[in-house]
Amino acid sequence: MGGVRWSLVVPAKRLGAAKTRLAPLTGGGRGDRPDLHASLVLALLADTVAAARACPAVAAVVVVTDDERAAATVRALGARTVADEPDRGLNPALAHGARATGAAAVAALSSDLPALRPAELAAALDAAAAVPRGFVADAAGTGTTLLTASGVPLDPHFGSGSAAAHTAAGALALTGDWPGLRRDVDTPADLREATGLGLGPATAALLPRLPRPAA
Ligand SMILES: Nc1nc2c(ncn2[C@@H]2O[C@H](COP(=O)(O)OP(=O)(O)OP(=O)(O)O)[C@@H](O)[C@H]2O)c(=O)[nH]1
Ligand SMILES: C=C(OP(=O)(O)O)C(=O)O
Repeated sequence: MGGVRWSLVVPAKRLGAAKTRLAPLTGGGRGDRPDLHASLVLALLADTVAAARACPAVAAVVVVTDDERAAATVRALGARTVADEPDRGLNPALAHGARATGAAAVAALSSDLPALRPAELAAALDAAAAVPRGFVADAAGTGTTLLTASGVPLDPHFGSGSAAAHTAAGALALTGDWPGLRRDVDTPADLREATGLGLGPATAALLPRLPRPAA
């Protein structure tokens, strides 16, 4: 199945509004360090996009965002950006981004994977090429970090319990030894685990600036 090249869609709502469960690390949720909170959310996104861009199976990365700082950062990493439309939440935004790629092989990737390795993503996409629809569950097994569609519409069902929702929608669970791909960072404990796997450079550089270090 090697040889298929994928267009990846990465969602990013406004940095200040995202990742509220990480607020204990930065104070961002209480408003005292909103700059640092946005920087942490942006670092997670930047490391995710950089790893995706470095993956040989990835032809293009499209970030769906209205956040100008996020857009500038991911463009500098070689991603395209599209507007956060139709302004009806995560799944419509992903469907919009997938259509904007114009690609037959398209995948949605979580924006919070700072320990993602290009080789893991390549292996998961290689497995995905064998099925019309596939997904990789997050480390907890209940969420989704990668949803793939080959020759069919993306049909995203991200949100609480999305692994079950994607199975119900006909996607095949893809399994492999992909710890960085599965380690999404929603909580301080998740960031500690990602640190153990090895963070990308943007998140690693930010850790020492956190008032309440995760690691
Ligand atoms: N472009 C876009 N991205 C979204 C939208 N809603 C959520 N996202 C992104 O999808 C991912 C998951 O978002 P959510 O589950 O809403 O929450 P979160 O920001 O991860 O974190 P919490 O606030 O801690 O629940 C994050 O990367 C968000 O930036 C949306 O309407 N548009
Ligand atoms: C949206 C999801 O994840 P999270 O809210 O954990 O980022 C998901 O797993 O479908």
